[in-house]
Amino acid sequence: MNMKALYSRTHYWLVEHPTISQFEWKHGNNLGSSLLFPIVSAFIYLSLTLLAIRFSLILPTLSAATLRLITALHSLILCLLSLIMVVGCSLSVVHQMPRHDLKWVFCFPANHTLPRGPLFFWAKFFYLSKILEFVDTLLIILSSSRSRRLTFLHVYHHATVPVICYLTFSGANSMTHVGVITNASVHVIMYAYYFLCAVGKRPRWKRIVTNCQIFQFILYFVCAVATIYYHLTTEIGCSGLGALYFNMTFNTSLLLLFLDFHSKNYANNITKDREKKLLDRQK
Ligand SMILES: CC(C)(COP(=O)(O)OP(=O)(O)OC[C@H]1O[C@@H](n2cnc3c(N)ncnc32)[C@H](O)[C@@H]1OP(=O)(O)O)[C@@H](O)C(=O)NCCC(=O)NCCSC(=O)CC(=O)O
Repeated sequence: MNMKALYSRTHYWLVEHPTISQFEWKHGNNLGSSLLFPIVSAFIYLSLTLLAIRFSLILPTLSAATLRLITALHSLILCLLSLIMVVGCSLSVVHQMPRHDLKWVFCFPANHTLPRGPLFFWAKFFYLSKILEFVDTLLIILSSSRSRRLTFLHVYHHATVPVICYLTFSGANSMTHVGVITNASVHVIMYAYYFLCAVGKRPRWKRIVTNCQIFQFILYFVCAVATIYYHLTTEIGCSGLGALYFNMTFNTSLLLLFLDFHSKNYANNITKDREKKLLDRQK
C-alpha cells in the first residue's frame, strides 16, 4: 500500500467514518454525557481505592509473573489507544479547521460551536479512556512497590481527570484538541515506559517522561494565553472560557505536584542509586 492510500484509509477510519464524523455530544444521551457519570466514577474509584488499601489482605493474590503480564498488556493497550487518539484528533483538527482561519486553532467562536464532529468524538474517546486508566491504581495496589507509588499525586490525578474532561469537552472548550493531543502524546511515551518496565526492560529515560509531563502543562498555559487574547480582542469571543480558567487552575495544581515529584526523584543521589540498582538487577 502506498503512502497516499494509507493516508486516505487512515483518514476514513479515524475521521470520515459516520460514527466519528456524525458524532454529537448530546447531554445525557450517550455513555458519559452527563455530569453524574464522572462524579459517580470518581466516587466509586476513590471508595474502591480506599477499600483496597484498607482490606488489601483479602484481595486476590496474583503471582509476580501474572501481575507483570496483566500490567504489560494494560500499558500496551493504553499506549496504542493514546497513539490512535493523537492521530485521530490531529487529523480531525485539520479536517474541521475553517480555511484561512488559523485563529480557530485557539479560539472556537463562542455561541457558534457545538460539541460535535470528529474532534469531539476523539475528545469523548479520550475522556472515556480515563476510566480505563483507573486500572493503573489497582495494579499499583497489587504490586510490591505500592507504598512508594500509591501517592496523592496519582490518586488525585486519576479521580479528577474525568470530571475535568467532562466540564471541558461538553462545553465545546476552545482548547479541547490541545488537551487531547498533548496529553495523549505524553501518554504514548508514558505507557511505553510503563510497558517496558513491566516486561523487565526498565528504560533509562524515566526523567524524560516526567519532563514531557511537565512540558505539557506549560504548553497548555501558553496556548491558553492565546485563547484568552483572542477572547478579549475579537467581537464574538471564544467558546468555553469558564472551563478554560477551571482547567488552568487544575493544571497549576498538577504542575506543582509534578515539580515536587521531579525534585524528589531526580535531584538526589539516593533515587539515582535506586534506579541504577533496579537497572543492574535487570541486566
Ligand atoms: C515516570 C513516571 C511516569 C512514573 O514514575 P513512577 O516513579 O511512579 O514509576 P516507576 O518508575 O516506579 O514505574 C515502574 C513501575 O510501574 C509499573 N507499571 C507498569 N505499567 C503500569 C501501569 N499502567 N500502572 C501502574 N503501574 C504500572 C511497572 O511494572 C513498574 O513496577 P515495579 O517498579 O514494581 O517493577 C512519572 O513521571 C510520573 O508520572 N509520576 C507520577 C506518578 C503517577 O502515578 N503517574 C501517572 C499518572 S499522572 C499522569 O498521567 C499525568 C499526565 O496526564 O501526564
